[in-house]
Amino acid sequence: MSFVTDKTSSHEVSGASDTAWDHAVEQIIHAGRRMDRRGWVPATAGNLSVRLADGRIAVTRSGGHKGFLTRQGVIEVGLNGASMRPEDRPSAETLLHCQIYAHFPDAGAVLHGHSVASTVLSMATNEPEFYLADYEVLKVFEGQTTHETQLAVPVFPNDQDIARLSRSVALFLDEMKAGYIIRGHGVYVWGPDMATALARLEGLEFLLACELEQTKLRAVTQGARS
Ligand SMILES: CSC[C@@H](O)[C@@H](O)C(=O)COP(=O)(O)O
Ligand SMILES: [Zn+2]
Repeated sequence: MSFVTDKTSSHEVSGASDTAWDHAVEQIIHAGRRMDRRGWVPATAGNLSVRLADGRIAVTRSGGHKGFLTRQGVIEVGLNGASMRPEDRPSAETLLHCQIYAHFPDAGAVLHGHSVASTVLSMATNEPEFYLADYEVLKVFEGQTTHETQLAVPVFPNDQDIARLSRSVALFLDEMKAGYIIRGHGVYVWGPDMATALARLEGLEFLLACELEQTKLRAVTQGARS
């Protein structure tokens, strides 16, 4: 398996200059590197997308390493998740990106990563939600003005049938303030633009890492008492 794709992009074939597309691709490449540095896209995990002002959707090609993306690693899909060129294989989870764009007219970027914290914590519980309370960083999420609050992050069972998974997610999209978790898999976060989506992803991952540390601390404390 090669981590770096050598495919040609449709935007290169046309030869026409497309500044908006180039900017979207740059943002995705930059965000992929950042997620890789944080350890959130191991191996070929994760996918990233941007919706341009003209409605086009740029998403990562399936199977490459998201920390080593090139221009050719980003391709265009329609709102139905289908690639504009039959030979281009978009992310296997493109439908999850497109459902966010379809549901939230102001969504401009979607990020998906596989962190250790989201994977381990979601596998340690069968609850359908994960609660984050009293953290200052909660204010990174839309509408949050104080640490004196509690945010529910839905946890969905993992499913290789992405259309079926998207139907489960659809029922809860309106209530989501901080994105969602797929059990044993990872997180989905979005925002009006890439900078906001990245900030929300970093906020959620920070909080999940705190929760993981607290779980370990409780285990050590309980072990010392018994
Ligand atoms: C390392 S396998 C991960 C995949 O199954 C999937 O969950 C994922 O996040 C990446 O899939 P991709 O099709 O490259 O977007
Ligand atoms: Zn994934």
